[in-house]
Amino acid sequence: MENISLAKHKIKILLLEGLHPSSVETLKAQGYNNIETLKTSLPENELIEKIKDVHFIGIRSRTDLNANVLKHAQKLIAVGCFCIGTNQVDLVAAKEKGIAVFNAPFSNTRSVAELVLGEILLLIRGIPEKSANAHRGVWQKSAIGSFEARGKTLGIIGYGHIGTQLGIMAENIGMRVQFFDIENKLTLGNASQVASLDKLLSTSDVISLHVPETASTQNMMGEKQLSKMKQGAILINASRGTVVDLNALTDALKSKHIGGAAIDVFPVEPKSNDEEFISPLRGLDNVILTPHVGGSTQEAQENIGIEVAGKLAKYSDNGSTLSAVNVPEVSLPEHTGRSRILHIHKNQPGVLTKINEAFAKHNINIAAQYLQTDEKIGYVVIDVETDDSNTAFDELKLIEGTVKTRLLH
Ligand SMILES: NC(=O)C1=CN([C@@H]2O[C@H](COP(=O)(O)OP(=O)(O)OC[C@H]3O[C@@H](n4cnc5c(N)ncnc54)[C@H](O)[C@@H]3O)[C@@H](O)[C@H]2O)C=CC1
Ligand SMILES: O=C(O)C(=O)COP(=O)(O)O
Repeated sequence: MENISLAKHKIKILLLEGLHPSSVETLKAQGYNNIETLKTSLPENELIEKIKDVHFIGIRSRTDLNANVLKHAQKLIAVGCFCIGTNQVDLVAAKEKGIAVFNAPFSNTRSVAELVLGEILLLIRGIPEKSANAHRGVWQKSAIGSFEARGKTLGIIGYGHIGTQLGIMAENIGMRVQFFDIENKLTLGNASQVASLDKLLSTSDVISLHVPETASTQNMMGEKQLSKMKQGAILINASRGTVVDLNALTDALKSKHIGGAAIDVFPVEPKSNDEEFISPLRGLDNVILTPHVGGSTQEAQENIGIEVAGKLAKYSDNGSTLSAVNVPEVSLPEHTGRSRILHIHKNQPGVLTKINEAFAKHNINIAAQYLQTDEKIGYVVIDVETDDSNTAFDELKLIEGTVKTRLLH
């Protein structure tokens, strides 16, 4: 555990996976200059070495921040996922160490929806196959198996930020939109929610997956589910690689039960652009294979850089955990003229009493106090006069159940 009060230039920030320069610019504008950037993710052993003395880390979807790596992250204050998915981080292990995790829940959603819309239009015409043939010198001019998207039914699995945008765009080109979601959702446009996955599968011409990686979405499209899709239907997955059984999909494509597919995410993805991409889908003509680029547009990456770097800087500067995904959310005002102590503790009886006793013992006046808890941890933020702050900080560090404390001036 580290209990810290640090000058900004001592705060070490490591940014991996080629984040957009807007991330560094945003941090520098807030006074953070001790920043190392790398173009790729790191293998576990190198990540462990690097993370030991880092206070903030920025990653995308390829960096595996598992419990073993986090065990070595003795100084880590927060993780910024410069993407939507946070499945690459062990959120529970991070929480238990008092490490806040932030992401960018919206910034690349439009980019994913646009890519999927384009793929629908191409696949429904059999264009990837015709293009592959043309590259081989084969002139496949034919309307057989080629359709308009207008009037066809799009089935969206996971009607969240991406699924809803895709639905609206698809309606604009005349598609009928239906969706399956485990939650009851507000339907946009003329979309309709169907009660079961099976119903969606058996009544859609195109199926597109937009669910997060969770236990319930693991292999949710396996042999059985694929067999329930309409003959010749199209499958698109730009969510997570663990959601579709690719061997089963390969069989379904080879038997022509599935007419085409677009796959952007894979169970195992190369860690860098220098590694070979291995997949059973390679060589199948009516399959669009993309290297996890659903959210990789200039617009999305620039906005994500600003958004997540801003959240890290804010958490560092004033303790605000607004929109953190694994610790209680506290939105905090400035603490101008005073010092602020941040105290993350195990949610066990007696911690707050002990904090109040410690302050009373030294006659320390609490100018403002904010508290949020969840079932595992509590996050208390206390503003005090700067003259009292070191004493208060020293006392809080000693309280049983303390996970992490920081002092901000
Ligand atoms: N290919 C890429 O580059 C990108 C991929 N993604 C992936 O897309 C996923 C979805 O993104 P958003 O739409 O922003 O997420 P979101 O959280 O807004 O929506 C996800 C929806 O899936 C639903 N859901 C969860 N489990 C389900 C299940 N078992 N069956 C049916 N519905 C279920 C949720 O209720 C929610 O409505 C992300 O979690 C991420 O993994 C996101 C951005 C870029
Ligand atoms: O936002 C997400 O969840 C994505 O999948 C995009 O990941 P990336 O930033 O391209 O590694």
